[in-house]
Amino acid sequence: MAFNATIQHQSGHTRRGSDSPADSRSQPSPEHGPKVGSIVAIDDDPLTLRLLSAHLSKAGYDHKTADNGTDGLELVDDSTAVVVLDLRLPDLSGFQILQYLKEHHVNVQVIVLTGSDQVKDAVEAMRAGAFQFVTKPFDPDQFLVFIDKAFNSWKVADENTNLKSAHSQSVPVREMESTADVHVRLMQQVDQIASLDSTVFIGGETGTGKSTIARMIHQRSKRSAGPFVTVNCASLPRDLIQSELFGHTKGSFTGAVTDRIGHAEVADGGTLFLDEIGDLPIDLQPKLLTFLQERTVRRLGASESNKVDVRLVAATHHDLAALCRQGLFRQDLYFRLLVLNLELPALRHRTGELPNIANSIIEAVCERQGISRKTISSRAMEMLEQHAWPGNIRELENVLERATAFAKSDAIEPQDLLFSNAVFDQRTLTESSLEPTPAAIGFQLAGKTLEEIERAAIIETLDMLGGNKAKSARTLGISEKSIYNKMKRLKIEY
Ligand SMILES: Nc1ncnc2c1ncn2[C@@H]1O[C@H](COP(=O)(O)OP(=O)(O)OP(=O)(O)O)[C@@H](O)[C@H]1O
Repeated sequence: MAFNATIQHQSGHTRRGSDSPADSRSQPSPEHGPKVGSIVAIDDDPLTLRLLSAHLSKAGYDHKTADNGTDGLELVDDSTAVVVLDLRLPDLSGFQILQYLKEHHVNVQVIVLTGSDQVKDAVEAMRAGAFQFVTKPFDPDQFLVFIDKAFNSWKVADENTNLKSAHSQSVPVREMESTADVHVRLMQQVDQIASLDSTVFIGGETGTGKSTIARMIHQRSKRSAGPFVTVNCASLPRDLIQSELFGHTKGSFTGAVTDRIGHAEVADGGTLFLDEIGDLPIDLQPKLLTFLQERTVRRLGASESNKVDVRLVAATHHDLAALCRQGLFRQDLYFRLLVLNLELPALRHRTGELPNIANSIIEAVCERQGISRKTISSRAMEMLEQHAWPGNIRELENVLERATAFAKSDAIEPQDLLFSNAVFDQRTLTESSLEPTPAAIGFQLAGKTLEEIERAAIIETLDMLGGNKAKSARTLGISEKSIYNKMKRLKIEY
């Protein structure tokens, strides 16, 4: 891979790639005023770069250019809104760059500008997440329209990300109101754990509130002003976990095109929450153990370690002791994690508490949706109490959110409750802990109107297929147009 290629700037001068990107920025023209967010154009054709540069400057866009992929990627940072990308470059392929951008700069919009008019390239680029595919020679006016649209798209995505991160830092967890012994005891334990600074392990079935409790512990601890960083060990690609957790240096592996700080360092001064720790691959477990023992981080490819001040909270729905017995989890790590242990009860075991929890959820949902407070009829509450809740509080929230939205009167009635056959991990349930009840066997057909059954079938299919309408329509044996019509008619918002 050519790392010493040159960067060309809008002025037409050619320089080595190590110059500060800031001094390569064009001045926005007063005619259009400055725009927040910048553009990086990557193309090995000097004429195209000059043309692009001239049009972007005229339209007031802050931009930088590079004549190869490696240097181009170095120019991309948090302020980059749009990347204009050639597919054929001397060092990396445009598709490699596109994939890298989609993984590491998710909000950046990529406009592919290429000499290739191959349909398969266009299809592949759009599939890989390109915003637009444009062939050369390009029409400047139309091109600027695409840039404008891509910019708007980035702005929306960026605002959402900022909102999410601000939210995750500052908005306190809205606690359920419950005076039941089990809840009061749990909150006392949370307070006690929060006052200490040791590693915490939270166990419990899926949806019992492990992530929520982890956040509460952080918010009630002396670290509350610091970051709360979540890493989901089950959803990270296996070969990226180490670099995501501990960071890497440029060139330490294929695709490591820049230095990157890991989540453990981001959490410095705060709490690192390792969710689904039971899914951490066994070969990475010694690295976590070393981190827990030494509280230092060595980025992949680095020769030195950095000290970090982090409190670790870990959680999993797996039985960690059983994983140890099966040789899937290291016992030494297990004991390091279980300094303070909190086991969250399944909803079906929170006897007598369900009405309180349900009412608290309904209140929160109505408040969030800005609608007047709904109640729940005693028959509907009875149905809730009969259900086995394999998906626990999360499943209860889903059922009540849907019921609140579709209840025809001020009170939620049995017909408003739709128990989907929640997708949950069977491993978390033992035979004896889940007694089948009539309501637990999914949606009851008898006694329902055809319209209710149709509605349930559509919602459950959408649930099952992650909301994909085309796939759901095919599964239901109807056209895509019909599913939209039916969703409209049956007031299904998905
Ligand atoms: N004590 C609580 N106060 C308020 N809401 C709660 C509480 N416990 C759980 N919830 C709600 O229940 C839902 C599930 O909680 P959470 O995501 O924390 O569960 P989890 O055990 O981490 O799930 P998973 O194992 O699937 O990651 C969330 O939407 C959360 O709002």
